[in-house]
Amino acid sequence: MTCSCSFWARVILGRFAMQRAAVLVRRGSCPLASGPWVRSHSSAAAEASAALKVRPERSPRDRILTLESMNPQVKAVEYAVRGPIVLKAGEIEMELQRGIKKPFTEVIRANIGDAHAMGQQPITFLRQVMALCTYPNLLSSPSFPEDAKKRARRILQACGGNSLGSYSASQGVNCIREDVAAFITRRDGVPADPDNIYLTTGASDGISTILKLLVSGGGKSRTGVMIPIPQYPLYSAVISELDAIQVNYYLDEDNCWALNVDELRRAVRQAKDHCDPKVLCIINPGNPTGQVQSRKCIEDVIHFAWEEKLFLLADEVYQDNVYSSDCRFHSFKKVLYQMGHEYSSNVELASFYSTSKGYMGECGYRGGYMEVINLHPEIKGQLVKLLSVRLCPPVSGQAAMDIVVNPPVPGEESFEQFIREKEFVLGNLAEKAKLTEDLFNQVPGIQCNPLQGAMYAFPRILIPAKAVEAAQAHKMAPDMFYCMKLLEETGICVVPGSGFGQREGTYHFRMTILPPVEKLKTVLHKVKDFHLKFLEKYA
Ligand SMILES: Cc1ncc(COP(=O)(O)O)c(C=O)c1O
Repeated sequence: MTCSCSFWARVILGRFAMQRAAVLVRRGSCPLASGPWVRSHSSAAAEASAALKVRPERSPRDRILTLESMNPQVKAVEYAVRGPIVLKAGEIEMELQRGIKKPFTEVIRANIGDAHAMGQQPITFLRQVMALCTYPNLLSSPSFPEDAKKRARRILQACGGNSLGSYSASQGVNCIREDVAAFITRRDGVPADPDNIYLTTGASDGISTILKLLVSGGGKSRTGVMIPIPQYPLYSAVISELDAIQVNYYLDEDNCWALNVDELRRAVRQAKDHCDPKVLCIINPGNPTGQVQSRKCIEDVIHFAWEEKLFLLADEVYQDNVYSSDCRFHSFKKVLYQMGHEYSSNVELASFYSTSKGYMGECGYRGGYMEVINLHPEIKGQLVKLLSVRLCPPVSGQAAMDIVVNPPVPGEESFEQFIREKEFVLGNLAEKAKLTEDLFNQVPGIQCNPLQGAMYAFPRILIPAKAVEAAQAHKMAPDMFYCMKLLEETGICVVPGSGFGQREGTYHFRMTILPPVEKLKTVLHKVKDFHLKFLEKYA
């Protein structure tokens, strides 16, 4: 058996594939061991290992990086939204592709808030500006509206070298930070300073960066980070990674998942026994719980943070996604300033927004920003230093963020189409939120709070005692067992409530409302049929 791993093979396969090929050559199973690549086995192996300086393969026992030796903080990280259930969904999809028969023909990924993956069409204006920024030769094309060209020219001029392909300042492109500040000023009626704006790689990056700055101390002085339960698992994951102390405060399911300040007081009081509670995270509108906080509640939370000297993190990525007519989004920044100087000059706040959610759903661009209030000037220096280690957030994501905060205005050529598309998406989501709530609440053993905002339903499900026993026998959490069965029997992929946290003895799952209306109806009916059969089976 012979194999030639020549220059061209190296080019085609790339370095890592070549390393793999060299290993296979040594084992005598190289996939290139036929056709034009054929030469002598030993010369190929020698050439491959000389070219790549491949070290002899270590036995697993000798490996430096093992589950035992790896960073325990990373090992402790869990992220349910892409956890075991999603891996299983991937396996099932492969099986379907191989023609293996199932009681369904496709896997419906209702596990993650990715609107475009569920078929949502991009906002035309956003993509026109992105196309122009990406390929500036199009600026001379008559197919693009003048307002899109104007935005693109401005963004490009602000980018070093007139190209999205160059690095930007670590804090983000100046004119985009100015546009973000102008957007916040318009939104809140309170001035925003571009110097307080940091463009980020999605909101996730901003949240983990600021937490990195906040966590310190050891033993009882270790930083406690207060998070809602149920929470978006980015928070628990970053807390694990940083070896901070997670301090749970429970949202009130019986009261539409409201945030109750007495519960914050209980949580902080108990936490003080074993850590130093320093940070309070709020998700508004809530993920996975879909509640929209009242202005009064935000005021109470700010007052609590001021009293307890807590740094506030306001995750406002769903600020455009409010569906109930009796709810309105209020930013923490706005309420903070409306509460007067004592608060606005003292409470430390970081708030987050993103291109990923809202009506645009552009999560692939990884655009986001964070606004900081009352951050110590020396800490701002530390923050820029930390950001500069990673150079800058993607410049294309920054450009996408710019278009979100600087959309067409009345009188501009693209305005009407933009508003039509935006309202279509948000109207459609509102319809689906109501549909989901109504349908779930018709099913015995399922109870769903109103979906006031965000993109998810988080219904409470009855899991009979016999099913809990069956789950234990499979070493699974009961709601994981339920969701696995749902996936295996219907192809619908949702995330167990245990991945977000829930009160002991209660069970939930999170499902997005993103599939198109007719598909969503099918999904909801399938969940209903599955649930009734499940109750019957384990009665
Ligand atoms: C509450 C919340 N915060 C932050 C994020 C992260 O979003 P991004 O894509 O902007 O990183 C998500 C994503 O689903 C989210 O639901």
